Amino acid sequence: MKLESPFVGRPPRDQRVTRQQAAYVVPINLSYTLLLPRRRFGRFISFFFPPSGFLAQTPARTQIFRSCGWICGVFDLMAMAGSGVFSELLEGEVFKYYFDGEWRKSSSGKSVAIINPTTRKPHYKVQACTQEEVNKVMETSKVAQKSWAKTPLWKRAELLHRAAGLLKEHKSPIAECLVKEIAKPAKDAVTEVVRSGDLVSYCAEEGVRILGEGKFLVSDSFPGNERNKLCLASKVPLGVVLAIPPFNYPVNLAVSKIAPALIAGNSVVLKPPTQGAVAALHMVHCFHLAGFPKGLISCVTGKGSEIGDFLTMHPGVNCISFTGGDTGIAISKKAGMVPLQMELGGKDACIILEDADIDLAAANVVKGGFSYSILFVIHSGQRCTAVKVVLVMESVADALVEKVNAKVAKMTVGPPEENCDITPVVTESSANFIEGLVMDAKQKGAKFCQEYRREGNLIWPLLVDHVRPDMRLAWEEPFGPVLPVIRITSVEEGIHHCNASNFGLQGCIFTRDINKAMMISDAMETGTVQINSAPARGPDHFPFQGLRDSGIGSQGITNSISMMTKVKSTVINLPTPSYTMG
Ligand SMILES: NC(=O)C1=CN([C@@H]2O[C@H](COP(=O)(O)OP(=O)(O)OC[C@H]3O[C@@H](n4cnc5c(N)ncnc54)[C@H](OP(=O)(O)O)[C@@H]3O)[C@@H](O)[C@H]2O)C=CC1
Ligand SMILES: O=C(O)[C@H](O)COP(=O)(O)O
Repeated sequence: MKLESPFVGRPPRDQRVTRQQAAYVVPINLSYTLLLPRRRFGRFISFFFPPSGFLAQTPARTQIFRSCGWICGVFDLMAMAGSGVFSELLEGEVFKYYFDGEWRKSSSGKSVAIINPTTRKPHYKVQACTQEEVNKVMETSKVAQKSWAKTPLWKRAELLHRAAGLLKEHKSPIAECLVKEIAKPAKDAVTEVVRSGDLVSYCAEEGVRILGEGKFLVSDSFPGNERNKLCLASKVPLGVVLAIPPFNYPVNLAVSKIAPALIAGNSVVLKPPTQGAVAALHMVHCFHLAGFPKGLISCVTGKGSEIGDFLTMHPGVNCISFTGGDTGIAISKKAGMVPLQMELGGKDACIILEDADIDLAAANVVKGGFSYSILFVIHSGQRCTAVKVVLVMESVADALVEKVNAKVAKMTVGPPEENCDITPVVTESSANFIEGLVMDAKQKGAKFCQEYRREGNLIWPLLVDHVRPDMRLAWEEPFGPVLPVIRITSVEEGIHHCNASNFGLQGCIFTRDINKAMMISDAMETGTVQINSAPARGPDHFPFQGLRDSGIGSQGITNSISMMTKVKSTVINLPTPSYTMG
């Protein structure tokens, strides 16, 4: 099967630039190229013009996208990563960390390199913060939180709305970081930032609504009591929230913790993932520009393996909101007596019944497994909610596999700057891990629907059919563009496989029978079940949670706000019972 790669050969005829299109596209690109001195704007140019610069080899839609990005980018020129409004983040080659309302250099004198997954070369550097710096951050956060808790709710919301606006205004430089740090396709990187702005705004509105209400209880509803006790229950902040997001959504999964924490009156210490740290620092700067009080938000950088334990076990922390892999399980064993919100890995099963709409199922298997869709962020299967195992009834398995293969054949594979469907996975060790799963399946006799192909961190999409439970791929999450298919002979077999997994994040069912779907959904032990669609966290206000090794607690805007508060009761004791209208 021929896979379409922008690295080699010409694109298929229908994707080449026609003379007519070129008449518009080429002059637009050229005119902007000539207008701007290439040395000064080199970094900007490289965002829209990736390494190869192969105009004639690029699909027409990509060239048009580039030209649009190019035109928009011209108006956003002063704000590329580490420049314009973001220039104070950078000193020399190293991005600073954020503490007490200022951008600072670490006294360690050390930095951590961020490797571009596409080039596999260092692209950015961030400070390696010290334990003393973490101690100072915690002290300052505690003080800042006290006065923030006394700030009216509407004012907290106003600042969050301002930060949301700034995030959207500066989406290009933040997206640029995502492209370079985690190889997120350029347009999906922009989507992540815009989605994050929307999340922050929604959170401000939801917070005003749900935190503006409490409960009023009377004592005579409980046996043996008269109505002489009136209870006022309200939600109060927890204190300092430690937020640790993963690499795959360094901005969105950071704000999904920061915004609920802030609206609820908490302060925040953010420890961004190393791959994605620079995008997160830029996002934090938008909160800085919005005018949040000094010390309320801090961002400490460094390797999780070096400062992670010190942060999570710090006595100054009152709540930990973590998203990531098994690290979360280790954290939950070490953390003190503080509320934990843990969103961990998934092995989301997709159960396809005989009566399913096979076209719909195939489209969702591709969209869910490889995240190939205009509605979903495309990220080479690097989503906790990706479809990670297909459990299809034997009688429809051939038809499904054929349709999925036809769609896989049309996927583009290459650099994120080109908006390819499949881009490099985040690190070489991730690629090696994925390869290990693939080789194990091969040795044990699984059928590869495509040839296994890898160049550096770039792995071509691979559907692995006839996977059996003795293969690692049946149980482990590749977090990459490799999707196993297990053929089942009964629905019970599918449910059993799903429930036997260590993970219990999401799952999905394809059937035309809603009654059957409901029964299967009830039987599946996962945090969410999607009926006739691939798993997804969004929309961001939906509850999102995992069972077993997939997590503790529930996310989603409303649940996160509640989780980052504690109920406080004030009881008014009357000398004699008093009954309303009595
Ligand atoms: N359920 C969900 O919502 C989601 C789950 N995931 C899961 O996350 C995994 C991939 O993300 P990935 O970023 O690699 O996950 P990791 O668990 O490796 O890292 C997550 C975060 O934890 C930090 N960290 C590492 N070690 C420690 C430590 N000892 N103490 C505290 N923090 C630490 C990392 O920092 P550093 O980068 O510096 O190491 C990073 O910020 C997959 O398993 C995926 O399923 C991903 C997204 C969403
Ligand atoms: O990190 C992840 O994988 C997300 O939490 C899933 O988000 P999505 O379903 O919106 O991509």
